[in-house]
Amino acid sequence: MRVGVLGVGHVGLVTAACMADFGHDVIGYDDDGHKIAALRAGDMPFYEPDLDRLVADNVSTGRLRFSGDAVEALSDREVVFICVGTPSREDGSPNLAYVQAAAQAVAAHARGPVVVAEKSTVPVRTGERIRQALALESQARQGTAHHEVVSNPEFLREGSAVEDTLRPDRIVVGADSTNAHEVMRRVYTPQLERHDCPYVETDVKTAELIKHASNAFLATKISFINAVARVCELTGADVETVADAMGHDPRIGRAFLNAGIGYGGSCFPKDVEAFVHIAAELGYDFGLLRETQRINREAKVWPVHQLRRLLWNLQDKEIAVLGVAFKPGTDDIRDAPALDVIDALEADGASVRLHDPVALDQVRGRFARAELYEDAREALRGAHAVVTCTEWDEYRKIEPEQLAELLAYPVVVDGRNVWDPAALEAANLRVASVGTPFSGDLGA
Ligand SMILES: NC(=O)c1ccc[n+]([C@@H]2O[C@H](COP(=O)([O-])OP(=O)(O)OC[C@H]3O[C@@H](n4cnc5c(N)ncnc54)[C@H](O)[C@@H]3O)[C@@H](O)[C@H]2O)c1
Ligand SMILES: O=c1ccn([C@@H]2O[C@H](COP(=O)(O)OP(=O)(O)O[C@H]3O[C@H](CO)[C@@H](O)[C@H](O)[C@H]3O)[C@@H](O)[C@H]2O)c(=O)[nH]1
Repeated sequence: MRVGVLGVGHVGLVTAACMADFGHDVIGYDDDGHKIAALRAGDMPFYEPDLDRLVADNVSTGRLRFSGDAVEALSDREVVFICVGTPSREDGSPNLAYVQAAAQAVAAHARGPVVVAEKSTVPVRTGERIRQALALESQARQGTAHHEVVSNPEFLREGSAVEDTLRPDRIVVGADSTNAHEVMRRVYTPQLERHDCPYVETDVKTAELIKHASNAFLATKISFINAVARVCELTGADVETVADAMGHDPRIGRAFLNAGIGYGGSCFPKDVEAFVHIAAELGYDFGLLRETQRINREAKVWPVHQLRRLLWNLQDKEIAVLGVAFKPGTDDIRDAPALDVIDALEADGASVRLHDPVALDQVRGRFARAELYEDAREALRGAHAVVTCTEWDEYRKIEPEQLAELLAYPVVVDGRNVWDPAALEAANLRVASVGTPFSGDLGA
């Protein structure tokens, strides 16, 4: 099938490469000329495991092309996936102007019948707006092409985006006509032949809601365990054992019960906020999600409270921060909890020594004083304390004895529970791990 992908960012580029891999003829279009030029030159605009190989393989077969020319990219496509950003506005509502612009571009350039699939995460009833935008633009241009709108939410995670897209847990397609469902079935048949998974067919609004409900539920699961972590710290219980034992119950499951310094990234913070917002607009106060957000804000200030407890004033203290990406496996720093931690440390007058294995380029020049280190051990050497903000595997390889040797003061604030607190204490370190009893002075 002839597939167009409008917006080749984290979702669009993976979608385009995977659709081509399933045998479709795919054009990825973006209005960011630099991105298109880079992709045509074989460069990846961001780090995502296995994506470079998948793109290169499919470009070499001719099934995948990139274009900055909307006419070339959109005129003859049977399906166009809208994969543009839907960032938060100041008031928390999602900015859907890029989605509208994308719909207008399709209406302006499509010469034949086209199914417009919203893959961007959007609030319920956005499909109706897309339909309206298509109709207005089409009428203004006296276009005759027939458009249908479907919702096809994306559930990939950064860091495992290729794997998640090639072998998803489920595919959700919301459409309001039999024809649109049939077209989407044809799109996904090659994929389902390779990897069978539940294929949920529903109406557009239900599909839109499935996405917001899924992200909000996962974010709530994280906030739940972070709240349990606070109680563990107050009682001397151990949150990881609590989570493991809870997770044995298949009704609960162990996934997304890792306590830490909160959820970040380009999705959960924005999507929870958008869901609260759309619910309120529709007349429902989603208080549960507002509490999820409050607990997440509290989780992000936890490291700085622990440093103040263990070091007293942070003015002129050298703090090694390990990890700035919002999670391991990506160089994405959008809404990363580490950014809040570093901003708070700098506001307290501390000097930050920052390491991340892949994301340092994303933060160059962003902070007032933070020094960037390519080598984690160099960041640790002579620091008054270390805070872990991303649980990169390489940090686990740093032995507690080596930590004790490198640090000027023996203070560890383990925001992602990278190390075993007992092993840290055995190396005479003073430790704050999330959801375990605190060691050090002024402990409780
Ligand atoms: N990042 C994820 O892990 C993820 C997962 C699932 C869903 N989503 C959702 O998918 C959407 C896209 O997210 P992303 O992370 O890929 O964003 P992104 O910022 O990485 O990519 C968006 C791309 O769209 C392009 N674009 C914007 N307006 C355009 C226009 N009018 N014409 C052509 N190109 C245009 C931008 O230049 C950019 O390259 C968001 O709604 C997000 O919530 C993201
Ligand atoms: O037990 C956990 C699991 C995750 N996190 C944090 O939660 C955030 C999000 O992690 P993750 O969900 O793995 O990353 P994303 O790539 O943002 O993926 C989420 O957001 C995407 C965009 O909507 C969805 O497609 C995915 O299904 C959904 O998992 C990160 O900051 C993690 O550190 C925790 O704190 N504890």
